Amino acid sequence: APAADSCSAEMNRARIVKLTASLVLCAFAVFLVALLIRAHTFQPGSWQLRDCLPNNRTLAANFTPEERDELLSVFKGAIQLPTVSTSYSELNITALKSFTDYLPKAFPGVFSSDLVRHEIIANYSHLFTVRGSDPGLRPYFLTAHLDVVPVAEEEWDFPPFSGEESDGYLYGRGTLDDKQSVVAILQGLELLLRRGYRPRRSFYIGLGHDEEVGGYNGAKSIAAELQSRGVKPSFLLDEGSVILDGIISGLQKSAAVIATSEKGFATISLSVTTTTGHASIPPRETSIGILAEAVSRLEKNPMPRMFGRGPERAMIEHLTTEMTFPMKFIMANLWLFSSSVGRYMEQKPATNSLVRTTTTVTQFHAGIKDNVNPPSARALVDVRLHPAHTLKQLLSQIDATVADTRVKVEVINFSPSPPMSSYDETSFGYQLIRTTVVETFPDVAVAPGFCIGITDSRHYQNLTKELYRFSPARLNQEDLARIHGPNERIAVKNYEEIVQFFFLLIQNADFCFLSSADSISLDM
Ligand SMILES: N[C@@H](Cc1ccccc1)C(=O)O
Ligand SMILES: CCCCCC(=O)O
Ligand SMILES: [Zn+2]
Ligand SMILES: [Zn+2]
Repeated sequence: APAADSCSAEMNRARIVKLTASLVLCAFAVFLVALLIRAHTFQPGSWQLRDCLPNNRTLAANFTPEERDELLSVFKGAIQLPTVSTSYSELNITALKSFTDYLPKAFPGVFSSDLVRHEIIANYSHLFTVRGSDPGLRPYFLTAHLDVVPVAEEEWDFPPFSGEESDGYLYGRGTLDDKQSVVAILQGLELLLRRGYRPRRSFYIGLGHDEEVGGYNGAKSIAAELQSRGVKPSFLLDEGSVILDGIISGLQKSAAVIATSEKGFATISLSVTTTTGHASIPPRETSIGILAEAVSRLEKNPMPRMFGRGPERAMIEHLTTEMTFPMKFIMANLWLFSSSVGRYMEQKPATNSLVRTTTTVTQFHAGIKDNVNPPSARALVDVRLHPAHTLKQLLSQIDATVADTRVKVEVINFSPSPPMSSYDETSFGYQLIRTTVVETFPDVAVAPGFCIGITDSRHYQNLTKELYRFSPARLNQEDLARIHGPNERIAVKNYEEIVQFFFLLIQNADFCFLSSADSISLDM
């Protein structure tokens, strides 16, 4: 009997295990089907339901062959002026002055129009006020910067300020960052005025001369000037994001990412002070050795992944509908997969910058002589904070990673990530830019996102909260390294498209309305 009892108990146990296993499998299958249905039916929020409706605009962006030659040579002329910013106090003043002299020659229609007022701000920046015929429409603000970063000439295939053309590309420092915007904005206006077009909505054009060293004289002065005049633009469009070709895996189209925010920025100093002495009697550890180890720990221990906690979530949600499986399945279920997506994206430097705060040790100064023990060592760390990462969290993370009280940690400067701008159906600026992107580039998907670089737009937060960072330059993975790097270049065709973009944007701003089932409302 006991044997029979134990046998039936065994059978019961086996039956329970089998039942549990099939229940778990069943639940898992249902769960999987639910994920698949969500992926298949996933629609981002209602923000895409309404469109800007351009109406009775008369001018299509068709330029004559002569105009296309002209706009290219005007752009080349701007590239050939080496407006390099090296540091706050090291600017190429000669080139900045030449740039000022160049503008009226390049854009005679703009400078002779009675609709346009040109002012020089902070010696080398420029502010254009374009008066619209309908003062009831709120103005907007287009901005860009005319300065560029230095070059390592030996790394270039063509001289970086030559404006050489090769294989349909124009090579030069500033072709992507950011002279393409500076020249295309003015060129778009020039071609409109030449056709007798009169803008209805006033707008401002601000061209900063020191963005690459913080914009503390250029953009900051333009912002102060506009604020003193009580100017409240409905939105601002600056550089900062682009059209990404093939960079986001699983995406069937190129993605025009309109950045509604940008990372925060900090310069952190790490320093160690010891004493000098004869190098023949070295201490066990010098200030250089102590700091080098701390820096190495910082490099080997990246900041925590924060993917999905900032504006990048909206970007992915907007792009999910354009993705192929399995990416579509994963991105439509970020609530479940965000940490694995973060692990996937951190593999490439460009997408890693979207996932976390990045720290780059950019300078290391130490030692006074080859036979003297180094009295101090100092490293500067360029930090780009993820929008969801606070300075307080960053500093405690750095302290924990450096983990050496001999290393002094100081914040040299800090600029927080600006609040996210709107991108829903009530967002005039976003919808205007999105509509113009789709008109100029019918093949691209559009999404909000954030800029991994820091832009002049942060100086204009007192004028408007609606700050958008986007230039319609088409970049693939390889092109990202050209920004601030060697062989910066833009396809001639793409530059023409950027002129078309601004040519259309100015008109759309005049004739574009936010529509909804119930009413047409004029953006005031
Ligand atoms: N815009 C440049 C230069 C810059 C850095 C930091 C602050 C302001 C400007 C960058 O993002 O690197
Ligand atoms: C294209 C991104 C630009 C970021 C700001 C700058 O480097 O000018
Ligand atoms: Zn720039
Ligand atoms: Zn730059």
